[in-house]
Amino acid sequence: MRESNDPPLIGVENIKMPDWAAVDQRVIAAGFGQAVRTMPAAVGTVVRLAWSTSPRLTVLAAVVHVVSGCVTAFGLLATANVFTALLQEAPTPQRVLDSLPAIAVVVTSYAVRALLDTAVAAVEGALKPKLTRAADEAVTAAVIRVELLAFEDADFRELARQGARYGVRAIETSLRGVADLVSSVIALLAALVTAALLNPWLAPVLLLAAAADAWASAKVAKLRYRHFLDTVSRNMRKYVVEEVATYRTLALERHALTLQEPLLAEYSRISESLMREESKLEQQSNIVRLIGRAARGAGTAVAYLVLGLLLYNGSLALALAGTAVLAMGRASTALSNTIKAVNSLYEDSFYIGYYRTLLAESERRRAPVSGLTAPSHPGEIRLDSISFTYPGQDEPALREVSLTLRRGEIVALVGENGSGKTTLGKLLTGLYPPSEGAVYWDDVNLAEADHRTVHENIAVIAQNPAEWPMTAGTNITVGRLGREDPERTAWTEAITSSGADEVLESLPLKENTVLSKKFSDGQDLSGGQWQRMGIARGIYRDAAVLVADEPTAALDARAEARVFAGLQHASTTGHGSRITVLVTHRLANIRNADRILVLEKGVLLEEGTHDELVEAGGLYAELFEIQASAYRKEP
Ligand SMILES: Nc1ncnc2c1ncn2[C@@H]1O[C@H](COP(=O)(O)OP(=O)(O)OP(=O)(O)O)[C@@H](O)[C@H]1O
Repeated sequence: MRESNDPPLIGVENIKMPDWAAVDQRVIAAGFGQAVRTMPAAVGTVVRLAWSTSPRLTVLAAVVHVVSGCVTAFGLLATANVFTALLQEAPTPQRVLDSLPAIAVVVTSYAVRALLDTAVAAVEGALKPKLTRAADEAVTAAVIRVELLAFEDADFRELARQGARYGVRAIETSLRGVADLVSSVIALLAALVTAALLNPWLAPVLLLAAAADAWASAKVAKLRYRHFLDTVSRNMRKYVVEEVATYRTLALERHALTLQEPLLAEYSRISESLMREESKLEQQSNIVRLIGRAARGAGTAVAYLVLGLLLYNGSLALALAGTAVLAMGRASTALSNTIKAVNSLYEDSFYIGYYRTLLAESERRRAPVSGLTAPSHPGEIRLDSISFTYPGQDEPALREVSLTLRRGEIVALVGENGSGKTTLGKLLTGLYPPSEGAVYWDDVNLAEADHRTVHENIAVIAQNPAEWPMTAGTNITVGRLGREDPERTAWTEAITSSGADEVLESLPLKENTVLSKKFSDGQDLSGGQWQRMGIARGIYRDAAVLVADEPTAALDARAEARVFAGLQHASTTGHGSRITVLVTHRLANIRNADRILVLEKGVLLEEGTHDELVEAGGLYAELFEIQASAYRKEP
């Protein structure tokens, strides 16, 4: 049984604040003045984006908002006339009759306002999806086109995550933010102008009363926000516990390790600490609210005092006092709405900033288009003293490797874990550029060729093949879109030599079965079955350069033998003879390879046929002997 002072199961007690939350912290730290100063840039970005998607709707949105605000102001001024008519010195029926035209104007202004509100909603409803789609598409297009190496850079990945997800959402919400800002500022101006028209002294007094109220609501909002950030790491841990307690992928070990109760206890512990924070926040908010109310009370008292003085000394007619009170209420609401809109736009502006940086950074990392085409069927691949260091790493994964691969050859890459085999495969296929040295396909330096023309001619059977959430058939054919196979000869060849035929046969809808548990009728495969699908995909692609990275690690012995025979056959059929590179730890499978390259710590250590390398008595001979001796009879 776990004790209460045992270390937590999920991470350490004080998890580091996630980087994305740093933005929110800056929002909190900023004063209102700073937020106001960033407004033009934030509003400018949203308006420009909206304009680029639909200039017509953008203009329409601006017009309906401004007109709607003006109609409100007009209605408020008309109210003054109603009071004037009602409070004049005349018999009551006469006063009522006299007030009717002004009442009609007020009612009409309300009706027009209602219509304009509907127009605002309609225009916004039409503009928002367009804006979201444009923003979404721009960012997806930008990220999907960057070169592969960018995804090795943690900073870029973080930028892509924040910019794509939060950036697009911020653009969406800031459209509302701009709209709210426009209407609340117009409403505020309307109330102030009305008050100033009644008496110049009323405007500043009215601002004073409204400001106290707005201060209190802004303060409570900030308090809530700070609380949210303070609890963010705990909330994250709660989500993680929720995930590990319910996710299918962990279900087996969860049960086998009898982790249900400890996980539940962890969940309760985190929930309780969150609950305590929640109560503390409520108490703090109540105090701030109380102070806010007192300030508002004081502000309102001053406002009424000034109003009373103005009435007392005859500077303001009694008939206009009602309108003044109404304007006071309106100004208060408008000011607190303005503050809310400014704060929300300020927060959005950070994420929109990320979005813009992501677009610029993706453009910078886009594979250059030089117009130079790589040979579609290279006779040889030459690596000229290449070194490669992963972004952010100190030690190179490959050091000054030079070698030549020739068409028709099957070359095996051998070496211990981490020796650089997979990395070498990525470089000779042009997926990653070398940090030093050059890779040539015939006489074309891949650094100068259009990446697309290189990648069109490679097939990579990955160590952990992608599990495409598509049908079983498409999982194989997706590697060869747009290239016909009318007789299905390539298909038959690919599924038989990989063993995928048996997988397809076992599925309820054969090749039409959807392979993803995300869909209700979807099916999942075993590790070995997925691997067979990956091999079939690689062979079906029928490319001039094939790299198979531990293709049979999860296969049974019979399937493995079949795959190696298949790969050998595929190296001289289909597209014609190709360059085949095999990465494997099972040395018995590569005895027949034309050449074996042995890597150690990123250096090409040995090179030759199986017999030559065994004869040489180096690392390969040692590794082979370890594996072979396991099958020999003990003397
Ligand atoms: N994405 C990466 N980012 C940083 N370093 C990496 C990355 N991938 C591999 N490395 C490092 O580069 C070196 C070579 O890795 P590589 O995957 O090429 O080895 P390998 O020979 O294929 O290993 P294995 O037999 O385990 O598959 C290792 O030191 C590894 O830690």
